[in-house]
Amino acid sequence: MGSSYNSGLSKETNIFHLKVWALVGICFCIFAVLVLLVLWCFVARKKFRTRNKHPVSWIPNVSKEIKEIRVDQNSTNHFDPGRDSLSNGEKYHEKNSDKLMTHPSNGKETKSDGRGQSGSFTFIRSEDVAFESVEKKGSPAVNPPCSHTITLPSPLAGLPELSQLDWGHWFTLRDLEIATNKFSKENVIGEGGYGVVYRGQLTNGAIVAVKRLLNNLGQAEKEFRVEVEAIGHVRHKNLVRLLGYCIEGTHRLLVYEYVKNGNLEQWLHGAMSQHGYLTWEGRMKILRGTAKALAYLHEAIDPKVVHRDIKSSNILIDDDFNAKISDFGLAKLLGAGETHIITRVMGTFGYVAPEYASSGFLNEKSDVYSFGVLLLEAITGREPADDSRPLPEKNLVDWIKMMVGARRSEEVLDPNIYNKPSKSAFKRALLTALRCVDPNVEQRPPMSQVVRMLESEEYPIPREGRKKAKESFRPSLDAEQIHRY
Ligand SMILES: Nc1ncnc2c1ncn2[C@@H]1O[C@H](COP(=O)(O)OP(=O)(O)OP(=O)(O)O)[C@@H](O)[C@H]1O
Repeated sequence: MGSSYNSGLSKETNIFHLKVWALVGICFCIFAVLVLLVLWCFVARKKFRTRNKHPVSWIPNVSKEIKEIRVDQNSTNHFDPGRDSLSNGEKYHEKNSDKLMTHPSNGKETKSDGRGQSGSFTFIRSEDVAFESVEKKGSPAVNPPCSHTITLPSPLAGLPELSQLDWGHWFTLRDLEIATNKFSKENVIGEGGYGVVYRGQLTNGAIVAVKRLLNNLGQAEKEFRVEVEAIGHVRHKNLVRLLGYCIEGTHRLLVYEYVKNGNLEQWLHGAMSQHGYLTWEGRMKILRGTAKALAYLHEAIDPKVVHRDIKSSNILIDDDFNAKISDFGLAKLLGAGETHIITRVMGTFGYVAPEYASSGFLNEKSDVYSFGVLLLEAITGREPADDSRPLPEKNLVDWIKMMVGARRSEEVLDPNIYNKPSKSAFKRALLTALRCVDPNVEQRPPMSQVVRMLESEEYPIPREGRKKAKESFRPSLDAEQIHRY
């Protein structure tokens, strides 16, 4: 029996003249390989799912529909709001020889003559960037901003490919715990209404800012989605770049490029003013950058993005004193043909447009108003709403209008600006701000026009040429007042 079984196994078959036992062995091996393959696929799929374990509806639906609107660049006297948008991986660097900040001295501050050393001021000039400095005895010297274009690797280079979204990176909570040393206190950069921002370092060495939204707040979830929708896909040199996010359980985290020179609020009123004061040129550079980013959001993409919370603490500043608008948690998207929406009033006291505050009427002109307040804040160094001041000065916009009406415009300039701007540069900025805070929504200029006004040497139009001037720079009533001074 045993021998007939053995002889059966040793019989030759028609398949390549293989013996039966050899054929059975091969079949078994193929079967085993197939089973292993199926098992491997199963495990790999499961692993991928745990990374993406949330129902699709949880994943913010990045507006793939956000399209860039190309504007004709041939026309003269024209600002193309899409001009400074960046393609993936592109790094912005601007040649600049402005004086951007003044360092405070040890109480003794003398005026710089702008030609190297003067009193306790020193001009630090680097190839591209120079800034006015006053030596502060006993305090560490402030380094001039980097003057060369350094080609840095993309902050996402070298991270696992599996976790790449089509525009950024999907981080695990573990990735971000490692990056921030378990969200240690030492890494806290600051705290906003909906979360804490940490400095972190990714495994590829890139420094990032990680915003951890507070748990269990409907608004935090909303803010998370909106932020991803609004800026996940867009790139502009004056918008903070969102690198990716993390969704795990109730955790919601956003990962941004790290912008290391503080924010405009800190430079104007807070911690950064120990390092020095922004010069007029520094302020105008920051405001022009902010205006360009807003023009891009309002006029170069569809649907347009209304930020809704333009204020100095949301304007981050990089090494070269470029503005980067941040904090899109309250943003609204407006589709083509949508002239406005009526929505719940959010934003920050002092910056909110009157029609929006009173009736929830919102469109991009609300951002224009907030930008006007921001510009006034930069010109005067005053906060938009300051309860510590006497009644007529508490509200910045009202105070400015009152001062302009009384022909006392020159008195509104921030006394911390040592090198006074030229009269025309000052007028240009003040007039632009007044047009932006016009109580009549229709009278406020679009942001691309604001950019032109801030950049144009011919604005405001001199008295003689005003009658002949074309329509494009028609000042509102408030603005007319300042022509008189
Ligand atoms: N990408 C970033 N790089 C560096 N610092 C950042 C970055 N994003 C935010 N910060 C800083 O983190 C702090 C908190 O920012 P966040 O936007 O959460 O709140 P806020 O704007 O100060 O307040 P709120 O939004 O509640 O009005 C601020 O000091 C801000 O300058």
